[in-house]
Amino acid sequence: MVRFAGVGLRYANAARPVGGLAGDRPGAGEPAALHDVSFTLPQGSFHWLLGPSGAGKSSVLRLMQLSLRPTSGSVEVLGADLSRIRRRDLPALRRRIGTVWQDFRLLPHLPVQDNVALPLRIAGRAEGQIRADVAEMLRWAGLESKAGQLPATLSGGEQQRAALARAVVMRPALLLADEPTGNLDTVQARRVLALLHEMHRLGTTVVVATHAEALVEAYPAPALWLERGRLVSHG
Ligand SMILES: Nc1ncnc2c1ncn2[C@@H]1O[C@H](COP(=O)(O)OP(=O)(O)OP(=O)(O)O)[C@@H](O)[C@H]1O
Repeated sequence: MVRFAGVGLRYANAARPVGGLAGDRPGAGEPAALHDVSFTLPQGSFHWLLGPSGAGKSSVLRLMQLSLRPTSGSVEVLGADLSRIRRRDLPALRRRIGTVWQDFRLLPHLPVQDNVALPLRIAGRAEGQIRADVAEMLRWAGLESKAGQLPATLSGGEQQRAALARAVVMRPALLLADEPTGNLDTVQARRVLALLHEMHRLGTTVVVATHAEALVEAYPAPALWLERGRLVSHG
């Protein structure tokens, strides 16, 4: 479950990450990126996050991803209130959140299989388990034949599916996607969307920020619509 209550965000202040040092001053004079945003996303729901460029979609996702703190109001993610969470509890909470971005963000020097394995290695899983989980994720993403290749040798759609496999290999409860199909053609975009939907069907809470109206029409789901940092419709 994700709950925003009266959330405001000013970047000069919010540049202080969650778990950062206390005592930073609010960014007086900085225009607010979000104003009084309130909504609740039930566990297991799928939501589009829509709105024009600069409306605040990425900012909402960064708050959900625990990369930023709100300047005002409260953000609750998977049962944890960001203003109360202890720094030492953050890594465990972050492991329950998967994210994909428009630009994939795969590590270029690692083969696909090692990119997908990365969250498992960071979490200290046994190598035998890592091999099994990575093989399963690569099958799921249709990338078995690309396991040993470097990201640069994959198509954009394949790279995004590898990024998605990496994002879900820890079985996150919350999956966030920031314009995940922005660099893909229609066929590849639909393939990525189908995988996001499958995660939703498996019980993951999914939030997808996009400008791709055709995809939104193809996959009708509730939407959060932002304009100039305000939530103008939810439903
Ligand atoms: N790191 C930052 N520092 C200062 N201001 C920022 C930063 N990131 C975003 N902003 C500002 O916050 C506002 C919301 O930006 P955000 O990136 O959340 O919008 P968006 O809806 O995701 O836009 P787009 O669709 O173009 O990605 C904008 O006015 C933007 O200029």
